[in-house]
Amino acid sequence: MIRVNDLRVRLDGNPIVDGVDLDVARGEWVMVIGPNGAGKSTALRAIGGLLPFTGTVELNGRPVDTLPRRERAKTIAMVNQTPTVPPAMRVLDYALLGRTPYIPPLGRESATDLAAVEEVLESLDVAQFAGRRLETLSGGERQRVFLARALAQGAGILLLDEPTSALDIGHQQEVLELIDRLRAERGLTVLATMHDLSVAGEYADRMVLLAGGTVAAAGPARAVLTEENLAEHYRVRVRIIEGEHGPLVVPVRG
Ligand SMILES: Nc1ncnc2c1ncn2[C@@H]1O[C@H](COP(=O)(O)OP(=O)(O)OP(=O)(O)O)[C@@H](O)[C@H]1O
Repeated sequence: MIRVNDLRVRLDGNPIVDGVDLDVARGEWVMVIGPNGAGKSTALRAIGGLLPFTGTVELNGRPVDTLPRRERAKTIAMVNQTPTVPPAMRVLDYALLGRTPYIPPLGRESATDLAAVEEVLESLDVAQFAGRRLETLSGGERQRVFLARALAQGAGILLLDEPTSALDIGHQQEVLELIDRLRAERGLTVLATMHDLSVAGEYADRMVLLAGGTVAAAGPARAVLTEENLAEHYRVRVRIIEGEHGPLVVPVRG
């Protein structure tokens, strides 16, 4: 579903993503990890067609930069770290923006669009905020609404940049389980960045460790989350404990 070859992005003349190869199969969940500034968000934005790049990015066999806007929105949904929100917008209207590619020009949303949005708001535990202005929500409530808009889009590919960074542990698990269920039920393909390495490892089919704009390690969580890799690229001492669904990363003091 996602095929990335020799992806390179320069920002202000600096090479930020510097030759990344990456494949994600239909229904697969790949987690991109790496230290601050490694180029994770930049790579994700390029893959979503939001930044100029060199190399190739194919979504479902078609180059992302040749997909017309509407079609791209039906193929791929993205949640950035800090989405821009139109001022004074209410939660329901914001989530309905996800249905834009299905609404004819000058048309209105249909009952199907409304039902799709209501279902997603419900599943993310934010239906009770439908009439509230987005800026009155807490950080975690807002983050779930951002995700609702992306899920309402009904795209087969989901790009998520730290989707649970503001969530309490209960909502974090709820959201990740929901995405995992959609992946199993609808064959959703997921590419996400995440700083919580243990959680990332639990949900990932495969992981990609980015460092300095290049792939430093890739493969199953056990191969990527090693004491050596984390010492080299995060400059941290950790102990790896075998968990039920993957390795658990425990930082060690001094
Ligand atoms: N417009 C820009 N001009 C120059 N450098 C930029 C620009 N935007 C981002 N960068 C730099 O590119 C690098 C990669 O940024 P990016 O946001 O992709 O990192 P990241 O891996 O997502 O980091 P984090 O974990 O902190 O979110 C950073 O060093 C950042 O300062």
